[in-house]
Amino acid sequence: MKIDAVERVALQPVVALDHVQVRLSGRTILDDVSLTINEGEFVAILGPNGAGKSTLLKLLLGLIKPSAGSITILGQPPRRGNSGIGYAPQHRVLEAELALRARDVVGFGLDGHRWGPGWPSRRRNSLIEQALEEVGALHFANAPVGQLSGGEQQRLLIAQALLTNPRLLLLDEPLANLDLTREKEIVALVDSICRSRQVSALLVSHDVNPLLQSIDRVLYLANGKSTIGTPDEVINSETLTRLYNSPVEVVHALGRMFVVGVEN
Ligand SMILES: Nc1ncnc2c1ncn2[C@@H]1O[C@H](COP(=O)(O)OP(=O)(O)OP(=O)(O)O)[C@@H](O)[C@H]1O
Repeated sequence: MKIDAVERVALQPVVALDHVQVRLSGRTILDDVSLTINEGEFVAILGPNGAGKSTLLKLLLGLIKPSAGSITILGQPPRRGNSGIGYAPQHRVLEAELALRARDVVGFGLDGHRWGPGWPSRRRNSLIEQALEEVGALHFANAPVGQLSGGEQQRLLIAQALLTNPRLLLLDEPLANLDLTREKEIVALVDSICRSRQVSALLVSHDVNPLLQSIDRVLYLANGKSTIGTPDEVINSETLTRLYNSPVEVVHALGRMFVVGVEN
């Protein structure tokens, strides 16, 4: 959801990273990353393979610790099982013979929180029903998940992430393996969730183009470094050449942006 600059200043950050460094197995993956994400913001996380996009999500989920710097999420340090965060992990297409129903998969979003398994309750069922409706999945709620399309399975993962009424959504490559129409549908869904719930979303993607009409800002990671701003501020030849520390050309064609000169 687009928020104007004046509103943004007045809002409390949902995420704040201050000079964060991550080292794994002796390698620096993220180096001196500072940023804030505001309430209701829709931000794309871009960067080449291995740039640290998933690592950043793991930091926010409290699964790994920074080697330097500090992180605040919703006013607190990161911690595992934070119900203020809804997480949709990178997902592979499920096996066709998987017998679980779509609504059962969504219900996993409550496991580990207050309404874990073994708590079959009206409240639990109604939360699942609401989430299915919000992502447009009610009509396939009883279908075996393995028989659903990639886009339908992605809707279920988003529904699962919404169950605890989070303030922050972390979506790891929800557009992977989707055709252009399905990409647009998922982006429109996330945009509408940000708007209607005032929830912030960080969405990892390899391509900014399906997101251009909806995102507020882009966080671009490369070489352990980061830069954040509007798509035009970040995805231009000068900024990306500085970030990659090697020549990069951004080409505009047919209303799309293409980054040339690096592996993306
Ligand atoms: N536990 C670990 N120990 C050592 N290195 C790791 C560990 N986890 C990740 N890495 C390395 O950190 C780097 C960043 O990985 P990450 O998965 O965050 O990248 P990414 O930007 O999400 O990549 P992709 O687009 O390919 O999914 C990679 O080089 C990866 O090999």
